[in-house]
Amino acid sequence: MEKTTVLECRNIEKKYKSKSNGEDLQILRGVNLNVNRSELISIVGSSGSGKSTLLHILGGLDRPNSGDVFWHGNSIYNHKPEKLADLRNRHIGFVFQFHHLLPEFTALENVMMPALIGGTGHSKASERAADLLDRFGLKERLEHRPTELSGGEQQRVSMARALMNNPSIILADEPTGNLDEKNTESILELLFELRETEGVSVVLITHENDIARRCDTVYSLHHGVLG
Ligand SMILES: Nc1ncnc2c1ncn2[C@@H]1O[C@H](COP(=O)(O)OP(=O)(O)OP(=O)(O)O)[C@@H](O)[C@H]1O
Repeated sequence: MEKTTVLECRNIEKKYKSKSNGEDLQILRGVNLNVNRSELISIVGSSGSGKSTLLHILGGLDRPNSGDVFWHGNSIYNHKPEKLADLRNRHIGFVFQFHHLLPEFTALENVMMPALIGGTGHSKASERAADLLDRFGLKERLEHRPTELSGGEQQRVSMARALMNNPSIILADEPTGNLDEKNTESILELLFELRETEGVSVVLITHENDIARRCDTVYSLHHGVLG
């Protein structure tokens, strides 16, 4: 089958100013990456090597100093901020190690949020959110707030939220970093299943080589370059 490139980055450079002496810290030095439809990619690298920075740039959350990111061939950083926010909300699902659920909302409301922001009506959003939570084994937890959920449950809610708008790609930053083996396995199985059933692409940052090896392609970020 022909490969369709969903997301692509070219010659990404990223520097931060050192907080201590004001000098430039060069984090990414010309990173190139192609993410194809249904592809599972993992990125490994030592702490501080720039993995999260790269993921944020890929997802339109942080602008590179130079280089470009293309969504189906169109440069995302050329978009106006509202169009970029809309692209993120519709097509990209983010999952982080710390789930970033909104504490004052229930599991159901947290999952509904991206659809409501995208203009979906309340009852349709509620129905889909409940379906997703049911699929993730959380049928009995719809009305629980994040503090009333275990770590693994919170992460599954966060996955459901990431999937709410049927994204084409999931960008996951150590999504199993603080989970036990059983919960880690269930999150990974969900990610792998989505690729099979919905052709979703996944870029997964992980510290664990065992997890990385289960992906189609493994990249290592070292001295600002992806190899
Ligand atoms: N806003 C910022 N200002 C200055 N320096 C930053 C900023 N964000 C990140 N950095 C620095 O950039 C480097 C890369 O950070 P990043 O979070 O991308 O690394 P990482 O590979 O994801 O690390 P870890 O595996 O520990 O999560 C780090 O040295 C960090 O201190």
